[in-house]
Amino acid sequence: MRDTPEELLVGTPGRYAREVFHDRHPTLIERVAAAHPYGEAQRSALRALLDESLTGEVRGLPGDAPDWADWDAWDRGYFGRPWAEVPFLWAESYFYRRILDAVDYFRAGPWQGVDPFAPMKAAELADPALDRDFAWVLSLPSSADGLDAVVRASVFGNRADISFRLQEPDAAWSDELLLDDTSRLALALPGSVCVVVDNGGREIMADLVLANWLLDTGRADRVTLHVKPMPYYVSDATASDVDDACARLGRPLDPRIAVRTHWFWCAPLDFRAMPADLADDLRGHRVVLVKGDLNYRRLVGDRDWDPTTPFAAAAVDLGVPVVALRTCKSEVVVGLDGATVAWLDAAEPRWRVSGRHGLVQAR
Ligand SMILES: O=P(O)(O)OC[C@@]1(O)O[C@H](CO)[C@@H](O)[C@@H]1O
Repeated sequence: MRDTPEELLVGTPGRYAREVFHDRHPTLIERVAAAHPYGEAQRSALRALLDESLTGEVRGLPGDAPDWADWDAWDRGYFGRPWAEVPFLWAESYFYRRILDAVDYFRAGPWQGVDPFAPMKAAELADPALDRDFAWVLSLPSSADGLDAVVRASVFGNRADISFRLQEPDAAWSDELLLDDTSRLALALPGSVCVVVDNGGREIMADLVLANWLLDTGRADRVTLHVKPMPYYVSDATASDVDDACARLGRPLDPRIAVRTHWFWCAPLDFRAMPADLADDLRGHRVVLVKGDLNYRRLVGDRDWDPTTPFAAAAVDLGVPVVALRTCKSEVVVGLDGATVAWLDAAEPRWRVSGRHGLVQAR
């Protein structure tokens, strides 16, 4: 029996989490400050948050925050500690929550309920290249080749996340799957499919193509899309981002597709802490597709895993078949064979974080 490895921390020198905080976040904060005509109060709160997260200690939410009690319960002694010593998963999630605080997202006033990332998401959807990139959707076969195509599009749509592109703006490679369990997805169908959604824009457009294809070919009888309850990780999809993606695709949401959300999706916890009501909801489906890098980190645990650890040993048992569709954009990866890892380590030092490689992993 393998030991569970240590959680990844924000400040470990030479590790990816530190890069995210020190290289990506300054650009992110600049972009958010410029996204709306915020006043000096919001802009200086954003700058203060960045400084705090780079050199200071984790401050709590203001007492009037609607989710103050939630964060108090999720604190494992991190408030008051240097950000550098806090687990990456917790700290990053809290950083996004604090962005909402800095821009007065929950406070009565002109910015209440205004998504700070909306202009960045809108710009992605306005890209005329999307018309060309989604033209293939019109000629999809209903055979297994069709399934391969829609699954791959959903996996590599995950490269498009905006926070990632702040650091890797030119990430455009051929689509390479390190592992492909699409056949196990096919075996789990037909039935109802749940998608734990990640990003809006290009990624959810691809997810909608996948959902529509599953429904149109009779592989699925209903699809549930679980989206974020609030703006998160820049481009993570909320319900309104699903609407926008449907409009961009030119196909209204199929009545067999339900959009749901849950507070847990923005909690700084891995899937071992999933509350019973949400776990019951997921178990009501034949198969659950877990999209994206962050959801992968939450599924297996944001830990310093040996990449040859079997996926089934690391991924939490949700009591329902799970298929993770993800491009590798953080250090966490499991389920690979030793030869592949040795080859990647030698050929491509940043293979775990570059977004080049994709995974379709079933449990
Ligand atoms: O979940 P997503 O959108 O696929 O990726 C989220 C992400 O951009 O954020 C993390 C670092 O900030 C990484 O895990 C990953 O690159």
